[in-house]
Amino acid sequence: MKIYKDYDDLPKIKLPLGQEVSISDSTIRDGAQMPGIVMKSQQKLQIYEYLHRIGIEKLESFVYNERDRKAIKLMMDHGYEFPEVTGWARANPADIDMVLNIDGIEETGILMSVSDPHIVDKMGLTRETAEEKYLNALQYAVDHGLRTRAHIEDMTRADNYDFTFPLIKKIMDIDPDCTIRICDTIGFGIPFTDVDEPFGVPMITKYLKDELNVKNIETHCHDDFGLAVANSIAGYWHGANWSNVTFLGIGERAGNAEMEKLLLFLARRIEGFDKYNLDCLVEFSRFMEKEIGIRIPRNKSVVGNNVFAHESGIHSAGVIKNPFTYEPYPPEIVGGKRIFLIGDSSGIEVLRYKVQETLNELMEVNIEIDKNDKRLRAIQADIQKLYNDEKRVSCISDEEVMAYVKKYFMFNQMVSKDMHRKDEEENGDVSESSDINEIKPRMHDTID
Ligand SMILES: CC(=O)SCCNC(=O)CCNC(=O)[C@H](O)C(C)(C)COP(=O)(O)OP(=O)(O)OC[C@H]1O[C@@H](n2cnc3c(N)ncnc32)[C@H](O)[C@@H]1OP(=O)(O)O
Ligand SMILES: O=C(O)CCC(=O)C(=O)O
Repeated sequence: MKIYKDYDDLPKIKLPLGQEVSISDSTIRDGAQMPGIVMKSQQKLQIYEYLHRIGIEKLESFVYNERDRKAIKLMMDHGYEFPEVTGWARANPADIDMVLNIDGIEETGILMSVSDPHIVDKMGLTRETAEEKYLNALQYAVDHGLRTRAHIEDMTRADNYDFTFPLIKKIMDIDPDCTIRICDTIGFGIPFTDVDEPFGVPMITKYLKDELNVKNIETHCHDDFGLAVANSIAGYWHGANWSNVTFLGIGERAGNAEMEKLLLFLARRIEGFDKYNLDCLVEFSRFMEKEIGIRIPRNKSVVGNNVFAHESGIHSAGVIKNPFTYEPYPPEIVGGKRIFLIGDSSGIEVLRYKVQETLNELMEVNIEIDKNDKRLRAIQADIQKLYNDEKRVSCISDEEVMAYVKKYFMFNQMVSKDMHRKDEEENGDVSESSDINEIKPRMHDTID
């Protein structure tokens, strides 16, 4: 019999092929393409710093304008071993020259669009002329000493057997080390094994690995159908060794696979992934929110405000006794913090906990409040009334809890202390009790 009572009791699963996998980042490239987002070079540098703290192996940047190049210089000047700063180019020598003009860049991605709307409508080419353009650009990059990545754009909507796979075979002939990036550009990829190309990410990955002997396979998945992270993991599952993602999933339209989800999955669910440091993820997300202007939904996995917030009666009563009941991993792992909130789904235990905590803080004492304490029940009744009136639509703030505590516990204590002092003056009694439970609440009569 297996008993899972602690995080460490839960088994981790193995990547079936056991390959080393890495993460490359596109936050300052695809992420920065998000409409309305303008990243300054100093902000890109700060993002780079966070990526370094996490241990992300690689990032990519455009090189088209002064701002791009300034950011690259700032990053390079740091001299960090990782993330490696790599370039990004369209499939033409002019773009590749721009990458070559930057000191220190040793690898570039090259955009090779493979679906027919991209080839014909976007670029005005035929399959034949597109292929020629892509292979020429690749050869140019190789001839100039760059490591290469072929970004196979819109591969999940392309005619792969007849066009893309033969193209990739020729790419391998030119550069057997070229990383093939499976771009799920519009999010059409499907993570299930029995789905054939163009949609099946497992099938495409296996084909590249087994039939075309591609050594370096990377996924770049968009989230239009909400499957970006699942597709990235599917890539790893079937032989990809890279996943290209963005922090918070920012990027074009619905964005990209979220780095933080992938990191959490690797670190907490898969065997042997201690290489990433997750404890700055919440801090990184606050930076993105404050400095870059990305609004993070409360319920966003890993970094949302609600990820370790407990309001409902059954959940919070469980977590107070043992966080393992309703928390998937300890908050500290990602630099988060557990909080308890009082709201319309709360029960008495979480209220007792909050009131006790507030009271102890205010009074600098360490007193246990009983669930049946009538003052506590009075607070509960007041709160229930607020919600029953159907006007209140938010949680009870900590300030309000404090006000309730003052009203039902401390005000009464002060009254009681005043009375006690009067007794002292009148009777010469100098003893003073510090036990809050001895204080008789004025509300008793009204509660019963
Ligand atoms: C799916 C993606 O995320 S792809 C990346 C998208 N990101 C960006 O576009 C941001 C960076 N882009 C830029 O700064 C600019 O678009 C530049 C510098 C690349 C080009 O600027 P411009 O010369 O003004 O061209 P413009 O942006 O109007 O059009 C894009 C050009 O790229 C071409 N292009 C598109 N895909 C490819 C490709 N795989 N290989 C080569 N050229 C391509 C288009 O055909 C078009 O050229 P055309 O007008 O001659 O047909
Ligand atoms: O550079 C790439 O990853 C390809 C372009 C892209 O961003 C995409 O296909 O979504």
